[in-house]
Amino acid sequence: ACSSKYVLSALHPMWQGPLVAPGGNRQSPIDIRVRKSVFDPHLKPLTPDYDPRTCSQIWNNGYSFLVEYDDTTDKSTLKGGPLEDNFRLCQFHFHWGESNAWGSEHTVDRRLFPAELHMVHWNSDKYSRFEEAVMEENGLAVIGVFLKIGKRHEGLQKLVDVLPAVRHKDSVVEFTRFDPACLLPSNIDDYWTYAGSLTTPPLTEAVTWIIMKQHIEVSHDQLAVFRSLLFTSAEEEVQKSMVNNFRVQQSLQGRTVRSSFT
Ligand SMILES: COCCCN1C=C(N)c2cc(S(N)(=O)=O)sc2S1(=O)=O
Ligand SMILES: [Zn+2]
Repeated sequence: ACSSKYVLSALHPMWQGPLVAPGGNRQSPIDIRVRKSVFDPHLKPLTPDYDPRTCSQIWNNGYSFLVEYDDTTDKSTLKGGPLEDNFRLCQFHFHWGESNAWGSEHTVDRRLFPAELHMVHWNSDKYSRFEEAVMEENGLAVIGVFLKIGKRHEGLQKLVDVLPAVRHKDSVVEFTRFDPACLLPSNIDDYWTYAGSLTTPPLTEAVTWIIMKQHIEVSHDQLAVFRSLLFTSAEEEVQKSMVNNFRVQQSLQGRTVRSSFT
């Protein structure tokens, strides 16, 4: 699986700082300037093909909660779009704010969303394990989906109901038969894509980002349950609410953001 117990917690000063990885010139997240993005007619439709039976567990790693997938075979894959190779789904997680006014990592013409979903995949054509791919240029592909407050998301509710069981950092529970495709917007043909990095340590510049133009809706109450999670483990005397777990935005440094739509 792709989660690493060694990821620094969101409270670690390193993570919160406006840190740019040493020599980093393709860091994430960024603001997507719509009028500066370049339409690329060669971008293909994205073809996610997920098997809900590969869903294995959910855990609180101290910066978000991760829903992990068994990535030992090519059962849940992502191809197409800007990707040349086959990528395997290993986990998805979210970033959110303490209020609905902010929370997303990426922005669109400076517009903030209350939360952002990241679906993390690694290049199984080029690498044999996630830990290898995460250190390599274009070893990872992450789909980003913006969340807006609106009607209740029925598919998300199964996940929301189990969150109290992973309230504290390092807690984990079995979580099975969840189809991550239910979290994708109806239109996945319209997206922006650019070369970037992980937004949490180790901040490696290994990510082909694919940011969906269409958002999904979740209810106010569903997002409130995200905010009931804690950054801190059960032993710590001071409990800290898991909110504002997003990184500061990074400069584009000459990169081009391509769009799959005009
Ligand atoms: C050796 O293991 C390295 C860490 C593994 N991961 C931990 C993250 N913090 C992380 C953040 C990600 S994000 N916010 O850029 O999508 S993807 C991802 S991850 O690649 O799944
Ligand atoms: Zn993320």
